[in-house]
This record gives sequence, C-alpha cells and structure tokens, in this order.
Amino acid sequence: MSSPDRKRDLTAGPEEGPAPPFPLRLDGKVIKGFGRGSSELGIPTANIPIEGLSVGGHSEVESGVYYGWAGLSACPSIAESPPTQRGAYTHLPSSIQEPLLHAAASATPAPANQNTGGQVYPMVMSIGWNPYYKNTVRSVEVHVMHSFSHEFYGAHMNLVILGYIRPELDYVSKEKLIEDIRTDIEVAGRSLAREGYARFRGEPYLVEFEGKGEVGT
Ligand SMILES: Cc1cc2nc3c(=O)[nH]c(=O)nc-3n(C[C@H](O)[C@H](O)[C@H](O)COP(=O)(O)O)c2cc1C
Ligand SMILES: Nc1ncnc2c1ncn2[C@@H]1O[C@H](COP(=O)(O)OP(=O)(O)O)[C@@H](O)[C@H]1O
Ligand SMILES: [Mg+2]
Repeated sequence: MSSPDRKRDLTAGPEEGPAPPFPLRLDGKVIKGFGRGSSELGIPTANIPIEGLSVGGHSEVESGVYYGWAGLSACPSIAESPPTQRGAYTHLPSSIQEPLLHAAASATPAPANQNTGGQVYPMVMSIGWNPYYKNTVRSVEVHVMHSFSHEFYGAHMNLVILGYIRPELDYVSKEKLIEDIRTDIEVAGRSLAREGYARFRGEPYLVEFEGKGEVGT
C-alpha cells in the first residue's frame, strides 16, 4: 500500500535522454476498457491490446507507470484539438504548460507523419494489473496529456516510451490514486520537455483512422 505523504521526484530518467531499454515502441488500436478512467477518476485512459507489448525484442515489459509520446491516427477528435493549440495544456500544472507547448512546436515530425493528418501528443501510461481495482487481466492504458472534445475509440495509437516513473501501487482510497496519477502527469510533462526527450516527438509513426474499436480487437 502506498504511503500517502511520500515525497516524489518531479522528473524521471537521466537528464540527457533515454537510457536502455528505452526507447521502447508499442502500437495498437484503441479499445474499450472497464469505463472507470473518465467516470471514476476523471482521468481518461486510451486502452490498447496487451498483445502488442512484446515489440522491439523485449518479450516481457515490467508493469509500472511510464512516459513518452503518443501518435494518434487522423480522427475527428484530433482535428479539433491539435497538440500545438494554445490552451491545449491548461488542465495541467502551469509550470509545465510552456515547456510542453515548446516541445510540441519545436520538434520536427517524421516524414511518414507529415501527410497523414495524425498528431503526436505527450503521454503517461500504466502497464499492469491495476492493483487498486484488482483486475484479473493485465492492461496497457495511455492518458494522453491533452483535452479532447470527443473519444477516439478505433484510432491507431503509436507509442514511443522513453522512461519509467514508478511501480503500480495499491492505495487506501481512490483520492490517493488520483493524487499520484496527477503527480505522474506532472513528472511526465517535465521529463518530456527536456531536450533529449522532446526530440523523440517526431518518431511515432502514424497510420490512417480505421473506425470504431471493440473489446479484444
Ligand atoms: C499514469 C497512470 C498511473 C496509474 N497508476 C496506477 C496504480 O498505481 N495503481 C492502480 O491500481 N491503477 C493505476 N492506474 C490505472 C487506473 O486505475 C486506470 O487507469 C483506471 O482503472 C481506468 O481503467 P479503464 O481504462 O479500464 O477504465 C494508473 C493509470 C495511469 C494513467
Ligand atoms: N486525454 C485523453 N487520454 C486518453 N483517452 C481519452 C482522452 N480524452 C478522451 N479520451 C477517450 O476516452 C477513452 C477512455 O476513457 P476511459 O474512461 O478510460 O474508458 P475505457 O475504460 O473504455 O478505457 C479513450 O479510449 C478515448 O477514446
Ligand atoms: Mg481507459
């Protein structure tokens, strides 16, 4: 059980850039989860199938909380909310809004992304069993650090994972879980705004939007 008042570092990973095994790459189509992220926690997570997790020669990725960049295929949600839009980060702590805007605007998209209509966003993610909820299936869930006006089930999500933040924990209350996820968001934002991490923003490779996703697809 997590100690409620433990002090947490506000960045994770070496200052100069990701160290092995990072960067790790992972992709999949956004599917339905248990529907708790938005409704119970106020923090939506785009779930992708766990099967994609053995990419890049790493057959077993340790459970825990990670950060990196998420490429999303073109879909109505992202057309309305591009990552460089001023105001896109106003839901985050004010200290990381400017650095994130700067990282989003200054990185060059990979040639593969230039004409797809897709976009790349900062993300923080959880891989594991969600000990607070005692899930019996392992899940991969990505909180995209951006305000969207719509959901985007079925969009293709392409991840470049650049660092590890902490293990998954159990909590005495839902409020304590939310508090830690909010700190994770701040840690991810501060960590990604560093030059050695911002330069990976162009990497997630984007594909066309394919329509609605379903559980297990
Ligand atoms: C950054 C981040 C950190 C998380 N850390 C934990 C954790 O330590 N323990 C836990 O039980 N769940 C953790 N979760 C998972 C939430 O419990 C999960 O997102 C929520 O149950 C929503 O699940 P759903 O997508 O199936 O609706 C974390 C989620 C995120 C985005
Ligand atoms: N900032 C965001 N990050 C992740 N998903 C988001 C975000 N904004 C909207 N969504 C949408 O909300 C859905 C996730 O909500 P959630 O309550 O976790 O449901 P589920 O249990 O089905 O994953 C995502 O699949 C996505 O379509
Ligand atoms: Mg979710």
